[in-house]
Amino acid sequence: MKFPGQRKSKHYFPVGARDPLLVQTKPQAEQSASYIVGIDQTLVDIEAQVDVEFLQRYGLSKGHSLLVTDSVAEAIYQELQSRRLIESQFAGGTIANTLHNYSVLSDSASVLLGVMSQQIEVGGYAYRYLCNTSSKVDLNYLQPVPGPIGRCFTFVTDDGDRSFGINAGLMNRLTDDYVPAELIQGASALVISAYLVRELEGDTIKQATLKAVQQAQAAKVPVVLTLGTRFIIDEQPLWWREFIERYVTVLAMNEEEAEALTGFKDPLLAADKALEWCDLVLCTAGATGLFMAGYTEEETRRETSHPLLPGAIAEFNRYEFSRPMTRAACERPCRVFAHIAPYMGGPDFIKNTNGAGDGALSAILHDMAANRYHRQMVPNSAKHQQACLAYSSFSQLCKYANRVSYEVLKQSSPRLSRGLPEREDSLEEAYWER
Ligand SMILES: Nc1ncnc2c1ncn2[C@@H]1O[C@H](COP(=O)(O)OP(=O)(O)O)[C@@H](O)[C@H]1O
Ligand SMILES: Nc1nc2c(ncn2[C@@H]2O[C@H](COP(=O)(O)O)[C@@H](O)[C@H]2O)c(=O)[nH]1
Repeated sequence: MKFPGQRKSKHYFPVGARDPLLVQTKPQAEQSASYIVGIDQTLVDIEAQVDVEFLQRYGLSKGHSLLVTDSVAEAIYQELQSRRLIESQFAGGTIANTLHNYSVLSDSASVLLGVMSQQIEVGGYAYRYLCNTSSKVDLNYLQPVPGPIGRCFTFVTDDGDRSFGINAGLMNRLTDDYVPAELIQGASALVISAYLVRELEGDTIKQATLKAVQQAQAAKVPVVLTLGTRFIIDEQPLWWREFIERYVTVLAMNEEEAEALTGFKDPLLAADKALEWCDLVLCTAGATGLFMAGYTEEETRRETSHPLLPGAIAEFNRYEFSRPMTRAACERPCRVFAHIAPYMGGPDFIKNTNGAGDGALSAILHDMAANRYHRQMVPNSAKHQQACLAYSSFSQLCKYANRVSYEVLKQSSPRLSRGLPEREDSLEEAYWER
């Protein structure tokens, strides 16, 4: 497990197996100490640069993810091929991207639950999927299916925005007998997306996901939900609120999805509202950066030394140096908010924003898993006198998530090909300091 983000002093964090103190206390192998599990629709992103007229012609919606039928998918594919518009075909899926990035960043294991074509051809979609996934993502639990995985037409328009057309194949056929209870129960977190409820007739992934969520809840494993696209939330916002209230610990969304869920356009107010239903919120807001909101213990909350920020909640970042806790773990829960503007104002050139939000979530997951790892390695550390959800403060979580989004934008791929640099050349080290 790598240290989450960067700090000047890596206090307490066990980074080397040779540390003599750690060797004495190390209770179990790293692999079993911390891994995360995610459920996803296995699909390949077929990326192409198109104009808005193209999206309209195929009934797609700019910035969103919609399903397309087999016949529309074929027509799209033919047009893309004949006009030589396909730029890449690469493993995708919002949760699988998040797991991949988590594993790249943390150098630790994650486990993907989903389906995989039982017959694989070299160069085919399933083959590409397997080739483009980090070797630290355990694919041994995938359920074999007698047909294709999904295709995600990823349309990038001139402004760099991405829109998706999903052709499902058999990606929604995961059944609950491929959701092993003991795997979920031992995880640092279970990660799911709202996309998993978007089923067609005969699909089973929603049921399988519900089973996993219930198992996680029973074992007190945090359930992390990312909202995916606003249309799914728009269809039944009340259902989602109830679902989140019942099962979800950490909620990740962008500002549009946040508005669909809460009715608030302002990301800060939306995050505040969402805290009625869950414990920790990540709300990304494109060029405005990202917000986090959550709970901490009033008695031990820590004041920021950064300037206090104006916003819909005055001086909202006052306690951003506190670490997040579940509301239930606090005797006197206090709400905490934090915000960060894009790292260095964003890359000079953004080819496309595909996966920037997933990148931010993978950083939060890394920090959460690192907390559990550290608790298992150094159980009597002062860090664990309180049951915190993450290793770092809200402020540090924002920095790390933001830095990873920047890296996704810079690498122009939702899946990182490498982690963050050990040393930042271009930016003052102050970015990582408290
Ligand atoms: N145009 C942009 N300029 C600078 N940073 C950006 C831009 N778009 C996204 N980002 C960075 O990526 C993060 C996630 O972006 P966002 O577009 O909100 O996610 P999503 O892909 O879920 O819609 C932002 O919090 C920000 O750090
Ligand atoms: N599992 C699903 N993943 C989907 C779907 N539609 C799009 N996507 C994936 O999202 C990422 C980009 O995420 P973002 O951070 O830019 O929102 C991309 O790689 C797609 O594969 C879907 O219906 N199901």
